[in-house]
Order: sequence, then structure tokens, then C-alpha cells
Amino acid sequence: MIEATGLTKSYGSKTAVYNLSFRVLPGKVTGFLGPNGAGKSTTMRMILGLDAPTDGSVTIGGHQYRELPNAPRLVGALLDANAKHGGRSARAHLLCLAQLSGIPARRVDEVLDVVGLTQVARKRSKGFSLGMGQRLGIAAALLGDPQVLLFDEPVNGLDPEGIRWVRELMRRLASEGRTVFVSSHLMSEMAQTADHLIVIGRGQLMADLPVRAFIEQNSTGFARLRTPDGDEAGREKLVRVLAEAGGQVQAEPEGTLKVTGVELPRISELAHAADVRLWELSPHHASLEEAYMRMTQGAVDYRSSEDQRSGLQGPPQQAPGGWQQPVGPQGGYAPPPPGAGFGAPPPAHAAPPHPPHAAHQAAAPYRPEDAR
Ligand SMILES: Nc1ncnc2c1ncn2[C@@H]1O[C@H](COP(=O)(O)OP(=O)(O)OP(=O)(O)O)[C@@H](O)[C@H]1O
Repeated sequence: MIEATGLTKSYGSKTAVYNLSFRVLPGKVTGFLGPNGAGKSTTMRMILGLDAPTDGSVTIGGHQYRELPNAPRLVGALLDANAKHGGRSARAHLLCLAQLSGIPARRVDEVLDVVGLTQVARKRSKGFSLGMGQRLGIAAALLGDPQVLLFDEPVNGLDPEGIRWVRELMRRLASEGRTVFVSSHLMSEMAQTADHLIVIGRGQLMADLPVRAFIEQNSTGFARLRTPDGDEAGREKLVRVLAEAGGQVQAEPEGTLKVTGVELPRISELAHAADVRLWELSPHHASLEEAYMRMTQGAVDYRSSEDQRSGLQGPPQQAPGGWQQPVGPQGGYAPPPPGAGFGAPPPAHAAPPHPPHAAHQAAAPYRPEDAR
């Protein structure tokens, strides 16, 4: 078991991981999810003793990594698939690691076989594709036949066949009673691989729950409906009628209503009986990826925006038919209408505070019972 307690890591003024507490249990694949820069790799490096926590602690089987007797035989990890000497062959690279940990040479051939690299075992790894590099990294993690395995984004660069293979490998390792901790930024990938999820954003815990609970709560269908603009009385009446019929109704920012718990034909009947006209009534399915993005959208550090191509616009063009492009005061482009927020990112929802300025108590993580 891996156990983190109040784990915190700062690099100068940057707090990468803040007050993180969780357990990773044996016999399960535990997915470690978070957007780019959330602190997944930093956490994994601290678990492996490659970075010292600024505060808190993390143990494997009750011991810090550095205190473990013969750690490479107990813990295997894929952190960075490029961390190898490109001039060495795959086999030589693994032999080197095996010798350092007192692992017999025949084990090298076994793991090469497991990851499907036997045929290229004597080729220099610098010519390897990204996917082959990942396979070599996984072979290195498996060398000591460890009970605890950490994989940082193991499907990076793999083709669909490789992704399926990694998925099956993780599941098999967990079914053998091992502790498998695997990071990803893709919910869809974790939904197919993991039993349990730990979600972080801006270095803080956002959710710690079984994958099944996440799927049950987020993959149900829903209906979206819209009443005519301005018909507030009709809208309120419909909300009341739907609630009485056992539905959960949520107003959406676009003015639509999201309804769960009442089937589409029944919604239509209820609206008709209440004499409320509908402009829209449509079935929808929430995707897991959407649910995950909703959960973490406030914790995304790197957000793209429209390319403004500043200074690259040519002079205003005469459009066919004599229509003129709007021209701004400098002749470049017309300024946006007041309040339009030219290319501004969408407003963030419920962002966890940036850790350096955070209150000492981090926001409570999301757990299955919160949704009930
Ligand atoms: N050695 C370091 N020095 C300074 N800042 C660092 C260092 N390592 C990580 N960080 C910062 O800490 C934050 C967390 O980084 P980390 O690599 O752990 O995130 P991640 O969740 O693994 O992201 P990704 O999915 O993009 O790999 C980032 O803002 C990163 O820039």
C-alpha cells in the first residue's frame, strides 16, 4: 500500500503539490488523474524518493522509499521513458539495471518478451519510436517482479494495440494482488483500466472514489429542454410539474433545462398536460470525459485561447460585392464590442485556490456520497 499524508512540495514560490492525503491499495489499478501541471509526476517522484517533500510524508508498505531494503525488487516504476542511454541496446540497458539490483540476467529476456521487444532487443534504443521507448520503460519497471508498480502516463505514444496491451497488463498485475498506480490525464482511458480514481487539480485532492461510482454518477442520460423565450410562467410551471413527477431539474447557463429522472416521452406528456409549449426536447448522454473536465475545469493552469495573429493582419480587403470589413481606429481590426472579451478564456468554475495563497485547509475532496 502507498500512503500519502499531508504531502506538499514547493519549488521556490511554486507549490506543485499541496496537502495531499490518499491511499493506494493492493489488488487494484488506481488511476491518478489530473490536468497538465496538476502535480502527478511530482507526487510520483516523491513516492519514489526522487524528490523530498516540503511537508507531509509518503510511504510504501509503511516505509519511506529510501528506507526500503532492496527497493528495486519491491517497487517498479516508469516515470520517463527517455531516461535511458540511447547508445545502448534495449537488452544492455535492462542488463545494466538488473545488475545494479542483483536481478539475474535471464529475467531481462523474460521482460523483453513480456513487452514484445525481443526482436529489437539488440538494437540501440536511440532509434526507438515513442511507443517502443514506453515498452522498454515498462520492461524496466517489471524487472524486479515488484509488488508495487507506478506508471506515469504509460500509454503515451502507443498505438491502439499497444494501449490495449498496457490496459490488460495493468489489470493482470493488479489481479495478482499488486499495487498498481497509474497516472493519466484522460478519464476515458482510466474508465477502462482503473478500479479506483484519485483526481488532483493544482496539486490538491479533488476526488477519491471507485471508478464504478464515478461512472454511475456521470454516465446517466438526461433530457435537455427549452421553453419559449420570455415564457417565465410556463418555465416555472414546468419545473414544478417535473419535480412533482420525481425529476431533478437543473437550469443551464444557456437558458435550457437539464432533466434527469423522468423519461423523454413522459416529459412531453407532462408539458402537454400543463399546457406549456416546448422549443426543444432532446436526449443526451454525459460523457465521462465531460464529467471529469467539469470536475477539474477550475484547476486547469494552461488554457488555450483564440490566435489573435497580432500585427499579422493585412490591410482591409475589399470584399466581393463592395462589402467592407469593419475597420478599427488603427486600420488593423475593429475593436471588440464592449464587454465582449476578445478571445478571453471562459470563466472558471469553482477553482481550487492556488496553493501558495491557499487557506491552510484545502477544499474537501469529492467523494461518492457527496452526490447523494
Ligand atoms: N523541478 C521543478 N522546478 C520548478 N517547478 C516544477 C518542477 N517540477 C514541477 N514543477 C511545477 O510543478 C507543477 C506540477 O508539475 P508536474 O510535472 O508534477 O505535473 P503533472 O500533473 O505531472 O503534469 P503533466 O501531465 O503535464 O506531466 C507544474 O506547474 C510544474 O511546472
